[in-house]
Amino acid sequence: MSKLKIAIQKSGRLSEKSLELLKECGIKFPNGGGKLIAESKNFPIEVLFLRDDDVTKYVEQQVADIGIIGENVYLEANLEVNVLEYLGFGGCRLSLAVSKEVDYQGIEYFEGKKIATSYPFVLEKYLKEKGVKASIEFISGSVEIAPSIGLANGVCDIVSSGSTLMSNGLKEVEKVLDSQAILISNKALDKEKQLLLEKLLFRIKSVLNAKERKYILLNAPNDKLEQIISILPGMKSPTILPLADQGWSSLHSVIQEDQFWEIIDELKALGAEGILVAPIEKMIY
Ligand SMILES: Nc1ncnc2c1ncn2[C@@H]1O[C@H](COP(=O)(O)OP(=O)(O)OP(=O)(O)O)[C@@H](O)[C@H]1O
Ligand SMILES: O=P(O)(O)OC[C@H]1O[C@H](OP(=O)(O)OP(=O)(O)O)[C@H](O)[C@@H]1O
Ligand SMILES: [Mg+2]
Repeated sequence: MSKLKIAIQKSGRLSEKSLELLKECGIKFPNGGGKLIAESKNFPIEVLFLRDDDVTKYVEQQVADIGIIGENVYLEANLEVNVLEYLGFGGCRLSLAVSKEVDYQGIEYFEGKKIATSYPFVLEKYLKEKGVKASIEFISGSVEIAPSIGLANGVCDIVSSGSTLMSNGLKEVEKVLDSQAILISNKALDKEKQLLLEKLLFRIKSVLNAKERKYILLNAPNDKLEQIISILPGMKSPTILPLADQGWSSLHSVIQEDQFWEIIDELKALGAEGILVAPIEKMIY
């Protein structure tokens, strides 16, 4: 029987979340033991643990069928693979930064300068779009150190909290791109693997849908139900059950997590009481 091979980062920023996603999809693996390949006990899938730089290449060459990788690394690799899903973790940005002493006025600053980066392809494309000619110094890690050791005038690297830049006396001046973890696949999977992938994707989508949403329960006076329903978009329409108290109902629905705080005051003003908001584990449309 056919088996899907998924490449994920062995150890680093994306490792734990990638494995967690597979677990949330109900896919079980035997406990680690430092192995570089693990086979699931309950889904036809094998995990290859790789350096993140190698994931895109191996998916393109069909050493792995699918992979989880930062969009930044995928764009830099510039290889022919399909992007299937944005996974909602590993959020960061690729930015240009210069010494905090620099009186930075705009992208023209970089004209004729040297920029250190692990992302030469993405950076070159960005500078070309901006009409700036700079020389790019490839460096595979610890990029933020480059200006202080006289290697470059600026850097182009991953930023999240900004604390690495700050502790190296740098400031972020331009955002080149936003990134998050993505699921990629080889472009020529056979039919059997395609079917397995569809099964996995269905599970991943159910997990991601659930993460963005909350289950909400509340009690409301019957004469306000219509107004409350109008500000509570559910999956279809909310479930309404009569309470033992005459004139009151219990209402159940699903809302976007980020909408909750916006509508809570409106719900209260309409007389909603006993509002409960609970996480959803899986959500299937
Ligand atoms: N500070 C951060 N916050 C959130 N996501 C990040 C951060 N830094 C990097 N990432 C994302 O996680 C990916 C992996 O980052 P990590 O630092 O673990 O890579 P690495 O050191 O190149 O790992 P490897 O040893 O596998 O080559 C990055 O390509 C990026 O998409
Ligand atoms: O803005 P911040 O929150 O400080 O994050 C940015 C830093 O995080 C990543 O490195 P990481 O810490 O993963 O170490 P690495 O360079 O060894 O991969 C990235 O390469 C930056 O250096
Ligand atoms: Mg790497």
